[in-house]
Amino acid sequence: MSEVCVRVAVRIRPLLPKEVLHNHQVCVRMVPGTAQVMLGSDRLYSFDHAFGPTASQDEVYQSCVQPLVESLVDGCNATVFCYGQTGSGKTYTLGGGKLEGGIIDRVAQDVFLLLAEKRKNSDGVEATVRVSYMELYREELRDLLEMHTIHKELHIREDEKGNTGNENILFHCQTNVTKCEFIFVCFTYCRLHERG
Ligand SMILES: Nc1ncnc2c1ncn2[C@@H]1O[C@H](COP(=O)(O)OP(=O)(O)OP(=O)(O)O)[C@@H](O)[C@H]1O
Repeated sequence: MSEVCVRVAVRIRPLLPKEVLHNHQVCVRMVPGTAQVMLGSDRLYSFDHAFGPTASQDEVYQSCVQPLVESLVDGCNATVFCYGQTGSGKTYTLGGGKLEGGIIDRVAQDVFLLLAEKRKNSDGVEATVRVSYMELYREELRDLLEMHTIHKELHIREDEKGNTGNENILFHCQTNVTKCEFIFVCFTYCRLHERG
């Protein structure tokens, strides 16, 4: 993966059965062999990665996220960020669908695999993995792992160095040699259909 701070991928989801039923039309297409998408008939947009409706969760993970997990356990900071309008596929890509897990499942699996490898290869490496799962919705922050305090208002704080957070980074991993936070990739989603 090249040395850039932010990489942006676009994922175009397939039409849902109900959209097909209502005769919704596809309005954004991949340009074959490129990381570009065509909106309508003449608007071309370029990304670092582009995934079409048939792309698997594995393909998305391996191209965009797996290399970041590898650098995470080597001590780099990284963030994966999903962006898109409602219904465009953010939850599906992060959390997975009925049949296939998404980015979160795969990251969790790989973090432990890589840490086990690290532990095997370097004597005395201890690793602590902390997970938090936050939802920011309409300016309200919720801790999704704290069912009893789900409605409690949480605050985003800034420290003296200007770092923001509460204790609620998506995935926080700490070893005695490295301290790493999670990942930087933006997924931008385009809704696939327009009313005909
Ligand atoms: N790549 C995909 N392949 C198949 N189905 C998908 C894909 N992406 C999304 N879907 C389906 O599309 C619907 C909407 O997706 P999802 O719930 O992930 O959207 P969202 O962006 O998280 O929406 P919201 O912002 O409203 O929570 C779901 O039924 C999901 O299963």
